Amino acid sequence: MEDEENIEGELLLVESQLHDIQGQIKTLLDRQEELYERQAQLKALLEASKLTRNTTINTSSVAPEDWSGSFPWDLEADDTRFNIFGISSYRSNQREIINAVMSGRDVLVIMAAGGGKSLCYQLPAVLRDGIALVVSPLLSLIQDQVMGLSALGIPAYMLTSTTNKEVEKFIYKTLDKGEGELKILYVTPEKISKSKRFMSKLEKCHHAGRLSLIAIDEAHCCSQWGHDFRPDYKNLGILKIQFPSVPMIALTATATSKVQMDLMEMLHIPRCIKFVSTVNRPNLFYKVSEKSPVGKVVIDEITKFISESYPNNESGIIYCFSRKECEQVAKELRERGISADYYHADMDIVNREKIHMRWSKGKSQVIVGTVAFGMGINKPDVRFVIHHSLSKSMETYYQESGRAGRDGLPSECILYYRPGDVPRQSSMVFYENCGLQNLYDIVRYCQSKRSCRHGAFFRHFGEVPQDCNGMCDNCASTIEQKDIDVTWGKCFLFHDILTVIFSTSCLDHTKIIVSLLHDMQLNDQRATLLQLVDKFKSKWKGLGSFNEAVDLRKEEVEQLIVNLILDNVLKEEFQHTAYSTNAYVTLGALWKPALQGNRVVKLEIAIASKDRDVRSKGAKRGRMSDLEAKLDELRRDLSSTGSDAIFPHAVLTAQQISLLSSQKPTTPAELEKVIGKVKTRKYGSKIIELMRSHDNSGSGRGKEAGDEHRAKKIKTKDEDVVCVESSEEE
Ligand SMILES: Nc1ncnc2c1ncn2[C@@H]1O[C@H](COP(=O)(O)OP(=O)(O)OP(=O)(O)O)[C@@H](O)[C@H]1O
Repeated sequence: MEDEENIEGELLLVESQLHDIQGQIKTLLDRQEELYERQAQLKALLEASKLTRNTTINTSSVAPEDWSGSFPWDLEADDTRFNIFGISSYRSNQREIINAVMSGRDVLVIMAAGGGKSLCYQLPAVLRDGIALVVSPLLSLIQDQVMGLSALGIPAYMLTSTTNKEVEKFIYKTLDKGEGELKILYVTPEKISKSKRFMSKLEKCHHAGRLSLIAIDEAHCCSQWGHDFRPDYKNLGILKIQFPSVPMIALTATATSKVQMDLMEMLHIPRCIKFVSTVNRPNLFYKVSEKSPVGKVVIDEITKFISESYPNNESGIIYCFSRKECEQVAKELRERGISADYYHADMDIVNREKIHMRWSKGKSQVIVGTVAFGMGINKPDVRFVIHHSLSKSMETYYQESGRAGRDGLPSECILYYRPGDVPRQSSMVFYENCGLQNLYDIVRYCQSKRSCRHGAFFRHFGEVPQDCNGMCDNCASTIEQKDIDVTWGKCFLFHDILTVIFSTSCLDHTKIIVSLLHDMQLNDQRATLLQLVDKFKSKWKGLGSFNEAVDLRKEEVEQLIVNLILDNVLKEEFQHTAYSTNAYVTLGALWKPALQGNRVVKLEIAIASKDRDVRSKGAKRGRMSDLEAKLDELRRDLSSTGSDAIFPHAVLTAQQISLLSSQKPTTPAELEKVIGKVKTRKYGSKIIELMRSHDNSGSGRGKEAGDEHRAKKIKTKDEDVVCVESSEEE
């Protein structure tokens, strides 16, 4: 009996040890798999690096980094830029990037939205022998690019799920045998990772020395630290491994240094030349508007803004949080006389395309969209981007707002913010990688009533801040702001003019909020942001004897609670239900010091919100001059049929309109000098006819109202206004 017990005891021990060992084996096998994967990656990386080093690069005539020097292709490049792309001069970094690509180097380009990234790979694609492969994430983006290039007479095609059989056959034959005329081929990343047929044809094309370059557009999608990670982008590293001698150019508008490192590793371009342009968009006026909790009030304000500031149907975008909200906002704007359409992912592709086209051609003024109205919106003359709700990160906001003013003319970006919108977003993003951290960054941006908005972008993207010259509400605002130290109950006026210290008997708001939550937690209760505000207000009221001056409005209490979340005094917690995810506010890591009064929590409050109705005067001056408006009308006329109707901006670019209106050519020779070869004689004579009639009308050579916007900086009586010439960045 005793023996049996001993045996059973030992058996248990052995079984438990076996169980342990199995666990260890599993851990070791997992680790082994990880190491194998890493080993393969490192080998590929090493090989790619060696091959890149051995590639014959003809840079002997210049120092390796002197990409602005002279190169054998200079003349041809200038001719192509001017006569094919209709671009009179390069913008910052474009020439250098083109030279690096033409020299056969791998290149990473970080350039602000609208900075002119496309030219950096399209021009070398035209100049180099063979076919350039462009990987781009979105069908709509690809369609726009292909149509734009075709309108310029460049043989560009796309190979996607929408490509018809005949075109597909043509493309495959051209890749295979080099027979057809094809310079730029656009594909989605799925084509690379999923189509063996395509990859084998590409292989053949490369083998025959006909693959001229590889461009990866929106390259931030490679990195899971970026704001738009696409799993299929992860597989693009294969391109450098299979075609190591073909120059690769990766382009994006936004990439923090972490994202840059990540995507260089993923694409296997460790020795690439990096061109990082400033994120600065000096022509954009940034503003955060206090958002009323009453939906109709917000719509009234937006309607007033659009109809007063942009009465001539100037284009704009309004971003909303949800599909339902999009439809509602568009409907209410239409009821108030604004021509607005909605756009979201729930609509079928044909409908979406129709709406996009209507707006692109200026037939509707506003698109009310969700994030689905995203990459690939390259209308240059968007004059305003309004965020009806908070974005989910600084990167997303920078990208979305950056769709304004891509033509370089003054434009406005307004974000309607109320702290009550934070839980709506946080309950959506909390499960994403760094989702909450990213959201809290944009919330900090919104809560600030003092810091320069442009400065926030500079800091976020690791750039040294520059003065925004009054191009944001906080820098343009001249109002005084009071500072309430809600921990200590002090109040003083900003700008060091006057400091008022309130009665120290005044209880501090932070302590009340923290102790309320502490009590609730002890009783196993929870509160949402709005419930906590109500509890605070009733507690405050119950205490009775407070100084009126530090009594906070409901919105200010919300703002304070959000500040406490940002400061880790409180935190958000999430709970899933069958239908939604609820966000609750609970005690954060630093609640104790806050309760003991050892943490100063500041709240920024504007004295009078109506005084904060600062506007960008630059944006108003950015409207078109008389002549520009006529040329724009002509653009619409010229592009009213055929393929030009689909891509009207290729017919007469904003840049060309700007050049025409400043240089006013009146003969065919003058015209060609200013904007290069025009598409057909019919186009040329129409433009000349218009220029002559404008000239004769007397308004031609004189000073136009719109000439004002060409002044780089105009000092007015009350404020500095920066007005950017459309060719400013050239
Ligand atoms: N050197 C230049 N001079 C004048 N206009 C230019 C120049 N380069 C590009 N553009 C114009 O600027 C506009 C924006 O260019 P592009 O579409 O390449 O921007 P992008 O950097 O790709 O922006 P996004 O990141 O928003 O897609 C286009 O209308 C383009 O024709």
